[in-house]
Amino acid sequence: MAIKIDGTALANQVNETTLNRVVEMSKRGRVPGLAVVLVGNDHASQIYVQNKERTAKKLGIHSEVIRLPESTTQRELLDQVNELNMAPAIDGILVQFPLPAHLDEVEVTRTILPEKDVDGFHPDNLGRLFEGDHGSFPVACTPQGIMTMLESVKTPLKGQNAVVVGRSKIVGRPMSALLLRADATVTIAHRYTPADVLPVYTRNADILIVATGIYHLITADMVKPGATVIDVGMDRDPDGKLAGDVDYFEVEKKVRAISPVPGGVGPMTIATLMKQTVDLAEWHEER
Ligand SMILES: Nc1nc(=O)c2c([nH]1)NC[C@@H]1CN(c3ccc(C(=O)N[C@@H](CCC(=O)O)C(=O)O)cc3)C=[N+]21
Repeated sequence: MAIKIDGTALANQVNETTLNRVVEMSKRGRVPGLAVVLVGNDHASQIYVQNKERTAKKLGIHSEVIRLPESTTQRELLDQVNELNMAPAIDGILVQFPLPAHLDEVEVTRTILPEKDVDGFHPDNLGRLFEGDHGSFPVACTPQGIMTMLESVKTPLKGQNAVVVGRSKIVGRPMSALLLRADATVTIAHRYTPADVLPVYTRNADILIVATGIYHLITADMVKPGATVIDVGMDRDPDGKLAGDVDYFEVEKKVRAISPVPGGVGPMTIATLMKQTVDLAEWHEER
């Protein structure tokens, strides 16, 4: 039987350390601040943002959720971001993606100050990651949380074959940069990888990260025996229940370690967001 990588338990551990840092900071008279901007009424986004708000409260992090209507213009959104850039109580800014189609995510990403870019999506931060820089700067929370999950089960990365399925701005691309920085041999498969070729790559993966949004795309015949598998999917099964991109119960029989959905990557994304908010608050404290 495979090791189950319990994201909820690991997130609780990470949050405990974050809480201790918040307590220490409060003794110095400072509270870390996180602003989450949510545009429109996307149902999944509402749930994620609620989870973020709840965790921030639990850890003593000041959090503001700014809910803007679907009809918000690009100008109004940029003005809102600029206001948060200048707000001394705010250490981290997160604009929830996806934005409604009439808004430009790239321009929004570039408007957030790199030193408040808790998501690590700004080109300055993403560029440093691709440079192989090991210094302290924010890194996309989901991929960073996955690195912590891989570490928690002592997954060797150096010289190992890592395959990332999906090339999104928020998961696949930064994920591949982190694995490359950790000296893995990295392959990125995506929507234009022919369906009959995809298994050729995935069967070669010592580490398989799947972030496609396609329910049960990865079946047992597609994985290497003994692999470590991380499922980033937030899909619905035929009964409408939350499930992942990996057929967990079949794949689980073949691999060394695997993360479930729910209770895997999701809680670790939030724990990493909280940790990085405190990282930024400590950085701002020193200025
Ligand atoms: N700028 C930006 N930064 C993000 O970090 C970001 C984003 N946009 N857009 C969407 C994705 C997705 N994401 C999740 C957060 C928590 C759960 C989570 O809490 N999942 C729970 C279950 C949630 C449920 O019950 O539906 C779990 O997996 O156990 C999932 C997904 C953050 N994202």
